[in-house]
Amino acid sequence: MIKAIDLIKTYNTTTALNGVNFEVKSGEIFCLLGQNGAGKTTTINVFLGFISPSSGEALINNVQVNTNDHRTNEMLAYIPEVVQLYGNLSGIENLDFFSRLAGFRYSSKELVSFLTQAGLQEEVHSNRLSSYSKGMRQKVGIAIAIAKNADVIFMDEPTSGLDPKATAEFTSICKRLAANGKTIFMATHDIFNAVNVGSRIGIMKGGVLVHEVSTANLSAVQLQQLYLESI
Ligand SMILES: Nc1ncnc2c1ncn2[C@@H]1O[C@H](COP(=O)(O)OP(=O)(O)OP(=O)(O)O)[C@@H](O)[C@H]1O
Repeated sequence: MIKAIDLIKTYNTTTALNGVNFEVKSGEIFCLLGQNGAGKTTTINVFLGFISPSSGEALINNVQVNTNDHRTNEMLAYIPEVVQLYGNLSGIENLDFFSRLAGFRYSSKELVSFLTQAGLQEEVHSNRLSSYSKGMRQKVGIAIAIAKNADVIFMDEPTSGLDPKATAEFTSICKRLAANGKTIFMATHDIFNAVNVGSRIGIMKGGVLVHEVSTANLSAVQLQQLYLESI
């Protein structure tokens, strides 16, 4: 579970976050929409502990995120737009490496299982990362999150640049993770995918969450209209 309480972040004359409040429960996928500069990445960066808010609180499983205390880092995983992995290592070697960094040692069988759960076909597990498509890299990122046993997964523009099939696969993997109790928080510009994958949508403008809607009975056209009216 994650919670933002009156988050404010200012940089000199710029107010990146201007009193952001939300709560995302276990099993939910929250998609955050908003124009460039709306404050989506800043919100994620506060939860990742990369930056401190000027005021307010970010909570993960009721523990306050603090840039000097890494307790909340153990509860989360982060999947950026381009997952940074070692190109000269294979998918399974990357997973093993990043799992060890997080303090976990897994057998080959377990590593294969995590990659398979993330949707990566077994025949490519031993191929070098440099030969992987963007969608395959995302899957290794998800496998790392699964191996880390993260309760909460933050994603920034995860489907940007993915083809429709890779996006559909990514969506079904996210839904499976949420069904297993993970909390997913995703910043995206993809309205169609947000409706498809999200259980709730937030629309941000000028550092404020101006709308929050459930995706139950919401079409992409309705969301697009709401988005255009909001920004
Ligand atoms: N380190 C920084 N110093 C100064 N201003 C910053 C800094 N980081 C972000 N900002 C400003 O804060 C505001 C919010 O930026 P943020 O990156 O969170 O937006 P975003 O919604 O993620 O945009 P995008 O969709 O382009 O990624 C912008 O006006 C941005 O210029």
